[in-house]
Amino acid sequence: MISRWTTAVLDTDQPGGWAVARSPEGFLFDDNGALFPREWLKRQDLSVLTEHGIGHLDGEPVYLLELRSASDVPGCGWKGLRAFMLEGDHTLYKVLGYAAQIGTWAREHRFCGNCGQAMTQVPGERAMYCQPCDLRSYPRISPSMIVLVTRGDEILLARSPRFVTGVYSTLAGFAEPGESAEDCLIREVREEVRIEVKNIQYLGSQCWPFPHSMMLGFHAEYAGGEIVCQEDEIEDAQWFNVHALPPLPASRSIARYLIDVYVARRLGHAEPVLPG
Ligand SMILES: NC(=O)C1=CN([C@@H]2O[C@H](COP(=O)(O)OP(=O)(O)OC[C@H]3O[C@@H](n4cnc5c(N)ncnc54)[C@H](O)[C@@H]3O)[C@@H](O)[C@H]2O)C=CC1
Ligand SMILES: [Mg+2]
Ligand SMILES: [Zn+2]
Repeated sequence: MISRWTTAVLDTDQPGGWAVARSPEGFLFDDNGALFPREWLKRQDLSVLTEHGIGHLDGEPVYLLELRSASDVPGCGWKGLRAFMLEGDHTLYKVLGYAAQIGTWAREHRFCGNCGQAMTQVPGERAMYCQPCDLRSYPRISPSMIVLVTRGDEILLARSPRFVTGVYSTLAGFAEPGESAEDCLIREVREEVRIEVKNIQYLGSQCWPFPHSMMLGFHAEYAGGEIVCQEDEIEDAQWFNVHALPPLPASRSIARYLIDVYVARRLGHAEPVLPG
């Protein structure tokens, strides 16, 4: 299948194309979605921090206007990335997810972390540049492990205090310097629920632009220990039978995919496909 959306570094001096506008309150949207004719958008009263050429949608160039703050645009509103993820249009979510990561990075790399001088966009490359230091900063991606731990017909799910009421999910955590993916997974499961795992198997990955995680998804089997929840991080964790599962994470998430794959295998059903 040909992808409708491809990323690219486009020259912002070129006119035309589509644009999305992103403020701390989310993306600008109207009844037609979140893509606007770029020249029209630039005529609105927006407080633009930076502009980036981010890719092509159905062959048309797409730009991002990263704004200092949200402002009133007649007939439009502002909506967070999560809401776009939960709605139907997966391609639009991919465009906005990428835009959000570029916007966050550009906003947080306006000044050199080494000398404090203003950085500039490198033409033709997704990089910010400090001339005095000859330092380039690239978009930040944070590798995170996510794992479904199982014990026969039972799966280990946990609740963070940040989750929607009642929802249980797989365990996850960020890689630390010096760790392999497997080291991280073993440490996270140990820290969060004090369980030991074996037979770690990689299943797939997913970009998680909240704000810049790269989720690496695994299955692991229970090897020992009793559940002890990590204070503050884990509100509750339990073994759930595959026939009696609690409310689960959004169907587009890799957490849900890991659960659905295991349940499908256990019950002899067709396996789901991981959304990109
Ligand atoms: N797509 C999915 O299905 C799911 C995605 N996630 C994502 O996985 C990521 C990790 O999950 P958590 O349980 O929150 O992580 P975690 O278990 O490592 O704990 C979060 C803590 O890690 C530290 N931290 C924050 N950002 C970091 C970074 N970039 N690098 C290293 N440490 C950092 C902070 O102290 C924070 O309180 C998050 O982005 C979360 O949104 C989590 C569950 C499901
Ligand atoms: Mg965690
Ligand atoms: Zn510098």
